[in-house]
Amino acid sequence: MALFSRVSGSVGLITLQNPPVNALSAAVRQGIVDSVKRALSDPEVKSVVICGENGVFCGGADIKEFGGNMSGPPLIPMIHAIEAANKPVVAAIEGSALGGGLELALGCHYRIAHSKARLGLPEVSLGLLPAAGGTQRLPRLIGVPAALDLITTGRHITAAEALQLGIVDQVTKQSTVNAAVNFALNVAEKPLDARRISTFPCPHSSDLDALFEEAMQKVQKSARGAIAPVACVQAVRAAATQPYNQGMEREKELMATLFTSGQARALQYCFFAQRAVGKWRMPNGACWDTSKPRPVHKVAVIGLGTMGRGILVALAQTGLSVVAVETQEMQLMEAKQAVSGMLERGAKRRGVVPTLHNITYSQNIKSVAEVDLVIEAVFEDMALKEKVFQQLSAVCKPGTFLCTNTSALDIDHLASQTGNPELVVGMHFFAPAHVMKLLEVVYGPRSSPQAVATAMHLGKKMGKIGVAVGNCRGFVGNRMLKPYIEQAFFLLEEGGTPEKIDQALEEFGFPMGVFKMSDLSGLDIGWRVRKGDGLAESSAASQQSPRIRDGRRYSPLGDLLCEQGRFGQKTGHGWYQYDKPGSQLARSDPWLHSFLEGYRAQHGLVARRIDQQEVLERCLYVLINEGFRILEDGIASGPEDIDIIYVFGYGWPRHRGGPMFYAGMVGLAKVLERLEHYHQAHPDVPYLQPCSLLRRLVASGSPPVNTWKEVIKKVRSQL
Ligand SMILES: CCCCCCC[C@H](O)CC(=O)SCCNC(=O)CCNC(=O)[C@H](O)C(C)(C)COP(=O)([O-])OP(=O)([O-])OC[C@H]1O[C@@H](n2cnc3c(N)ncnc32)[C@H](O)[C@@H]1OP(=O)([O-])[O-]
Ligand SMILES: NC(=O)c1ccc[n+]([C@@H]2O[C@H](COP(=O)([O-])OP(=O)(O)OC[C@H]3O[C@@H](n4cnc5c(N)ncnc54)[C@H](O)[C@@H]3O)[C@@H](O)[C@H]2O)c1
Repeated sequence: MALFSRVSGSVGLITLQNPPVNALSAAVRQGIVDSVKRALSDPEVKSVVICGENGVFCGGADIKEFGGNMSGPPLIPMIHAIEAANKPVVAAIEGSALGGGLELALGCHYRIAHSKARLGLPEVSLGLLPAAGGTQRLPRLIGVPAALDLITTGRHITAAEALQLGIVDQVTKQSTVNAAVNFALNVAEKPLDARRISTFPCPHSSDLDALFEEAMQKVQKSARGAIAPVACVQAVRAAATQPYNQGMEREKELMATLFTSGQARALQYCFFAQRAVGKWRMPNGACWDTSKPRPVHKVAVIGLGTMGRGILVALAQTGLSVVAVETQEMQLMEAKQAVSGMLERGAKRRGVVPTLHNITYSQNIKSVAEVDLVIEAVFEDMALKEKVFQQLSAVCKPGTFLCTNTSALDIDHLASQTGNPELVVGMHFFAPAHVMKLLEVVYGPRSSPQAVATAMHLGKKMGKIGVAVGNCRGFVGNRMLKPYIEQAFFLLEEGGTPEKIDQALEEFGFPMGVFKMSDLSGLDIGWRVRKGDGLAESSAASQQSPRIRDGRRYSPLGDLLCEQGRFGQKTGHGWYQYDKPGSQLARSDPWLHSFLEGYRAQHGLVARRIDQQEVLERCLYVLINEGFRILEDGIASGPEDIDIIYVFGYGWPRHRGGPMFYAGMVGLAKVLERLEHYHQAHPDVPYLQPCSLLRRLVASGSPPVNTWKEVIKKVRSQL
């Protein structure tokens, strides 16, 4: 709702009330319509201020209403009535003015913002466009290039940037409502004709075609198949080339297409899923709102390789005091230099002072004695990690949380090396750790809820999206990746090429296909794991057929490349060739193609044509199938956890909502049918065998993804 009151004698104050972000629900819109009417008809009221309760102006349209019946007064006429008012209306912006919230403010005649406020039109990240006049008013106010930037990226800007762009008229560090009321008193009698943004001509340069051509190319390149950014450009083009009313028609038309699209559903699902994962729950019932984190002031990072350095940077940037331990002198020197460089560049970008003084470097593990939490990031070697955990348990003060960044190893086994297994959890960051948003917080059977809460809280402080998951080989993300990569290898054996398989996955929306990704992370990593598992023995040494391990189909292709010293980008050759070691531009490699031909001939395999659909179905459905197994095993508590892990850690296109959401969009029955089909064709690939949870969900009518948690709970209890 919205509350009307009269303040300072002649100012009508309209306060939006819909906690926590004053979203424009039907009740709020009705409240605004009624309050505006009242203010305009009250002769005592000379000017109006619109503000939001609890220090937040407005978070935009109520996204929860999008899926259902949208009753109540529509936004566009409501904002139009405010702009057309014959009394000045001032928006008092505190907290956030986002989406419809900023569009409401753009309908006002003046905007005053608090210095800490954030403004933006983030609709594009929900698969929409600013459809309450935002695409038509913003370019008229700040020009086409700046409006295109804000509308197509959806980025939030500070009050200072909004002032510089001309979106707000004044920024205050004091009470925004007081400042707006004083402002409203001063402008009460001023003419309003020059304040109605919809009447402004749209300022633009002469070469509009070139400008929009460039903008379109830019969004198409970065959008990877997302339709909303393209529609945003089209809507702004209408603002620049057509009168306001026609532009509004175009905005409406484009919004109608987006509003009911699968992409908008997927992106809005991601919005809520991102918030849902913060409300974690362990199988024993412990959860986010009953488990309080312990304060962490001082942290240690052990091992300053690729991951340790990124984690160190992310920790130092939060202002925490960090002890960094590395045994190799050379590595320590290099790490110091690299970390200082990263912190300096980061600080320059953000216009702040680098936090170099927060870090103490050491070669001695005893220097971590006083820290509250340790993050271990030494080599992925269980024997080494065991030793490190034993040392940590001996040197750290009582109660220190011991966390490991292992990609796949058993958290419970590491916990058993310490005197207090309840203090041990996984904090699995993704490379580069100071950039990637995802953090898997892995609890073992003995991890305490407080350890989970503390790791989740620290992750949040570091700007990460933490997802709490159970302990199993590879946890959630890497466990699902294994069958995905395995299918890609099988497809190569059957006639595919790295180029064709990657192309199919990139057209689906991944930033890079499976082979480019493997070249980037290093083929030797998987090789080392397969060797550790006794899989990657050279065929001569093996007693088994080179393409079978333990009765299951196995592809030694990755091992054979590694035996040739082809580790990917770092060696200049992998599934592709690169100009030199470390180069990033992947080029097709004739050697690889003749190697594949030779391999197929050696094993009596006849290459066949594999189409894009088969690549997608086999690679993605097998990954999804493993996701269902993870749900069945209780390793992830719901599909949202898996989807957020894939969107923020593995480049799954957000406009497809994550693998589990995508399965729902495709139709669970279809996923099941295709898995059955491929499993029949490849009975020696157990990953293709549909898991029982998927079968049960199909049998129970393929319920929508947001109801799976309940269904899974029942199914799990029956399994
Ligand atoms: C054809 C039809 C025409 C329609 C016209 C459309 C016009 C318009 O252009 C469309 C829009 O405005 S689209 C909208 C454009 N606006 C946006 O995209 C802004 C989206 N919101 C945000 O970016 C952030 O929430 C803020 C930065 C506002 C606050 O961040 P923070 O302080 O970290 O808080 P937090 O943890 O993030 O959220 C707290 C709680 O509020 C909830 N909730 C939040 N916004 C909501 C909303 N709009 N709605 C509902 N709920 C919303 C959130 O789920 C959470 O709920 P929980 O049950 O407690 O978990
Ligand atoms: N690289 C990735 O993409 C990635 C992603 C997520 C998780 N991980 C995991 O993170 C961990 C580290 O991986 P990385 O890629 O950073 O390895 P890395 O080889 O780059 O670095 C490991 C560092 O640990 C140091 N070290 C070894 N023993 C030590 C000890 N006893 N005390 C202090 N330092 C010691 C080494 O000298 C080296 O500098 C592994 O468990 C790995 O599985 C890696």
